[in-house]
Amino acid sequence: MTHTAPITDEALAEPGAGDLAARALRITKVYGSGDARVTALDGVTLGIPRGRFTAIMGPSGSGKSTLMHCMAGLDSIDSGRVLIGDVELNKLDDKRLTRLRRDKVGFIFQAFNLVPTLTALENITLPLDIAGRRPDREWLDRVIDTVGLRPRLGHRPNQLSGGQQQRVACARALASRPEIIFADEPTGNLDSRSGAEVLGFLRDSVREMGQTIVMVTHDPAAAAYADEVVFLSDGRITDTMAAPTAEKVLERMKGFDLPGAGS
Ligand SMILES: Nc1ncnc2c1ncn2[C@@H]1O[C@H](COP(=O)(O)OP(=O)(O)OP(=O)(O)O)[C@@H](O)[C@H]1O
Repeated sequence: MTHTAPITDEALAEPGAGDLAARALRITKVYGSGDARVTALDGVTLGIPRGRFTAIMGPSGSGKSTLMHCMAGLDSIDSGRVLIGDVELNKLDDKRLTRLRRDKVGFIFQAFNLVPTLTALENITLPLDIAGRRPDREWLDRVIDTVGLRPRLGHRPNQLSGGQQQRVACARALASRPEIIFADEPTGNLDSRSGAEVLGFLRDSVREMGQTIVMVTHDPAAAAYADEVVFLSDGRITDTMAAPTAEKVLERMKGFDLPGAGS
């Protein structure tokens, strides 16, 4: 069975439930206790199809970042199961989890998180260097050309524009050919032109390189770059949309809090 759209039903629990890069099965996540108790995720079931660009949208506080962090193994869950490929994260000890994140998962955050003393190229290859892996030169060349960074490889982050820095962060995430890339508001710190460049590049890496990307965003225009959008509200998935446009996403968001409010 092959899925090209996010699946949100119980069929996900079945072994071989489609070609999924990651899945969450009835996951819950609670923060705090007593009066401060917040159910950030309330039984979320979601499968991320391989080779697709999936956006996660919802109002501020709906659980988008928590879902992404839990699916990426950056945060623990209180119940349910999370799998990257066929590997169940709950069953891994810290060392194995760290290795899995390093080898199979790429991250792009709103803050670019580049090392200021390293050049663009050194930043791109840093995770591979740390892992003691040799970069695949051909792949690396392709990534560098796709993000258009070749003339800037010797520059340090403070010599690059915000958009260029985020393209370095995208190239860094892609360099190891991870099974899945999680991007949390990747264009949140960029002007609309640089944001469009980065989103176009992320989309190209899915279409042309077969990368799998999950992106959290507030922005309907950003979500329109994705193949599918998953809508979250109060820690639950409320809807999905294929072939999104900014207008359709905005229409669906009406009735939620204002997108962008609170962060
Ligand atoms: N470390 C934490 N401690 C306590 N509560 C938290 C923590 N992290 C998140 N929460 C709460 O969990 C809920 C979901 O937060 P989350 O950051 O996942 O939402 P979000 O949809 O990503 O929001 P935003 O769009 O504003 O970034 C919110 O009510 C938030 O206040």
